[in-house]
Amino acid sequence: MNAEETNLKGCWILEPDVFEDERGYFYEGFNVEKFKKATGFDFDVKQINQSRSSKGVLRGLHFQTGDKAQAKLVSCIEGEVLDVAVDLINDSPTFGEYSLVRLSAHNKKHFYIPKGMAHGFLVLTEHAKLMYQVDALYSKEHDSGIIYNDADISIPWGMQDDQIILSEKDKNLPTLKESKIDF
Ligand SMILES: Cc1cn([C@H]2C[C@H](O)[C@@H](COP(=O)(O)OP(=O)(O)O[C@H]3O[C@@H](C)C(=O)[C@@H](O)[C@H]3O)O2)c(=O)[nH]c1=O
Repeated sequence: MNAEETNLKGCWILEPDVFEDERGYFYEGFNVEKFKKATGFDFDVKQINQSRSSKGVLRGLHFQTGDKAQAKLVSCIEGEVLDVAVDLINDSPTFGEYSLVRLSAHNKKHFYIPKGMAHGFLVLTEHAKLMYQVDALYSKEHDSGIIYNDADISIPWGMQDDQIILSEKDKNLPTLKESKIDF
């Protein structure tokens, strides 16, 4: 497995070894020992999520607060997405900065986003299916977020706002300045 820390400390891009033969391919989506060896820390999976979305759908920027904060290991198993992490860790030197990676069923990259960062993605292909593992259970009460186009963060999504499809919840998220984040 190849592992590279991004511009945000604790946020990693992982590339599993892919074994191809005449039947197709095989790879390990997560291996607790290899993950620890590569990153130096544990990831204790508690829940595995899947979502499928159409082109232009943007989900995010989301995080859970307090003792329900989640680290996430994200991969794309159909199509391609632009996946983004935003550093919201209070005393971090990169607070408010983002890390971007294209995840696709083809490149099989995985994006590890630690607790304290927001996560979002934009679907670039007709459809995309995301699978992500998290280390804390879902809690509606702790579900929180910031708006995807916050001018202070300025993520280069590469798609016009009028082509982006958001949930009602995501349309009404606050900016980073407006939000009082409680990790
Ligand atoms: C996230 C989540 C949602 N749900 C339910 C709540 C709701 O009825 C429905 C859809 O929820 P949402 O609109 O919040 O789904 P979505 O916008 O896909 O939310 C996800 O976005 C990405 C970017 C993330 O990083 C995830 O952690 C999660 O926040 O699914 C669960 O039951 N368990 C979960 O873990």
